[in-house]
Amino acid sequence: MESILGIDIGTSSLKVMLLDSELGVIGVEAKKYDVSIPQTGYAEQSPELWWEALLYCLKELQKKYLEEYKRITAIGFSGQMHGLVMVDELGIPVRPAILWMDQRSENECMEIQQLLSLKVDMEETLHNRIFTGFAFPSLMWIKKYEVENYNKIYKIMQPKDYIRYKLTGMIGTEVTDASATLMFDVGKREWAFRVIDKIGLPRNIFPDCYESMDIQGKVTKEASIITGLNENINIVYGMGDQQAQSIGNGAIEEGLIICNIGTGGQISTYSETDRYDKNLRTHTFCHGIKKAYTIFGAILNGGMSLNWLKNNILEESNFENLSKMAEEIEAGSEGLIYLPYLTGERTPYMNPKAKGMFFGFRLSHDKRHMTRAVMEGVTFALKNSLKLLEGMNIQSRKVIASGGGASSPVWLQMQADIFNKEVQVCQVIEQACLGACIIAGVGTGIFKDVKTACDKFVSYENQIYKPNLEAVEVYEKLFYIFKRLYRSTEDLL
Ligand SMILES: Nc1ncnc2c1ncn2[C@@H]1O[C@H](COP(=O)(O)OP(=O)(O)O)[C@@H](O)[C@H]1O
Ligand SMILES: O=C(CO)[C@@H](O)[C@H](O)COP(=O)(O)O
Repeated sequence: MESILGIDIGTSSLKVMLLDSELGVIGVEAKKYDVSIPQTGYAEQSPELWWEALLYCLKELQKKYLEEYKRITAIGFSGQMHGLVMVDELGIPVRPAILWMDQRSENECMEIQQLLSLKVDMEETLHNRIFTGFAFPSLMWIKKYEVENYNKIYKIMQPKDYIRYKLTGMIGTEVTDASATLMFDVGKREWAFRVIDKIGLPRNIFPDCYESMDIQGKVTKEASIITGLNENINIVYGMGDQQAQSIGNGAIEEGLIICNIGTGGQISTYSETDRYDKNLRTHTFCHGIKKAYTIFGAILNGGMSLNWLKNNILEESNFENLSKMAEEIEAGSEGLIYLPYLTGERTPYMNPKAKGMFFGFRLSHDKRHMTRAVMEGVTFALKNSLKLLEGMNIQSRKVIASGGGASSPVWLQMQADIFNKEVQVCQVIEQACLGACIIAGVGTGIFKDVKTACDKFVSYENQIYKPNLEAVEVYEKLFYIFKRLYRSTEDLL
């Protein structure tokens, strides 16, 4: 009997799962943290915050499950994507990490796009549009505005790579997160040095890049003393949170669509063919399963919209109250529509200037309508992504809902009604952590392959949320208005 640890460095919290390789989940610990907003449009987190959160979770797991903790033989990772961590020669972060939701690099995005060719560089090599919050433009911003910090950079990396480095003492990255920096050749699975040279970034700050299920190393003596983890534990590179949660949701075949509502929100699928939206409104990145890809549309304020409503507007104490309020109102929120573009939007508009909006207030509306409208607006925004994926001939047989948003039954029914698809959820709630455990187990040979591990650990709740035809009709009409609202106000942004 051996145990595996799966670590997910989320945007709102860090979560750690302890999994028994035969029996399944033993326990999960989580530690919340904040996104720091030093000024409007900026979003940062100190890498030390993630490390402290990890130490807290490990301590709790060790306290509760000492025997199983001692049996850990492998560790895997999942992490928030696109962010930029920069360390100096001593491995110390030169400044807080710039996160995926950061919008400071709008000008740098335009400058990069002017230097790159649309066809060869962006379409054929990167497969993605240059957008704020991705490591590439964030790095160009640092180069321009924080020269002192820029000159200190020894290596750049992604959030989970930093935490893995703290455990192994070794710097390195892997294909899923590297492809999400926008400086990576997605088809060739290697750094896009031709593009990097064109922009004038030094090649030596890019860490060596490996496959996601390769073993990087073992726990250092120093990390072992601090964490109580055995020095012999094998540490596997891991994946970005989209790819990890797709494994934890069992979505390793085409036809299954994942609707993840975390801090952001994504509609994603696994693909064995290298496809990308010709207008670059969606993302195509490497999957950690060799030769596969993940294709998805991403919205910037999924769960964050509800969080904003809860904290800044309604001053409610918990999400369960919000779900109760939403349940009291009929589908369509009596005509109230919410656009969730609080920090701009990626799919489908790729517009950092997009703004949030409520439309259609009447005297009869109250906070319950606002709550329901926020959940509906987030789901409409995700439907835009679903439509784009379908337009790329991607099958969408069934939707698997995941992330914090999937813990709300009223939101799950809304997904079924707005997408007009059956929706199911997994029995294991922390799918990205489970994905991280599976990656570690496959990488170290505990499991034969990803499919075998998914067959063993991924199962769905019996309840299937089926589309309610009346609600489907209401939502079809509102979805049309939802899209018109952005288009009609675009020139005012
Ligand atoms: N009980 C709930 N009902 C509705 N939404 C919820 C509930 N619990 C969490 N959420 C949503 O999930 C979000 C957090 O999701 P999570 O997957 O934990 O985020 P991340 O991985 O980005 O840290 C919250 O911002 C909130 O919108
Ligand atoms: O931005 C993306 C994908 O493009 C996410 O993968 C982020 O990593 C955030 O995920 P959540 O924390 O919102 O789940």
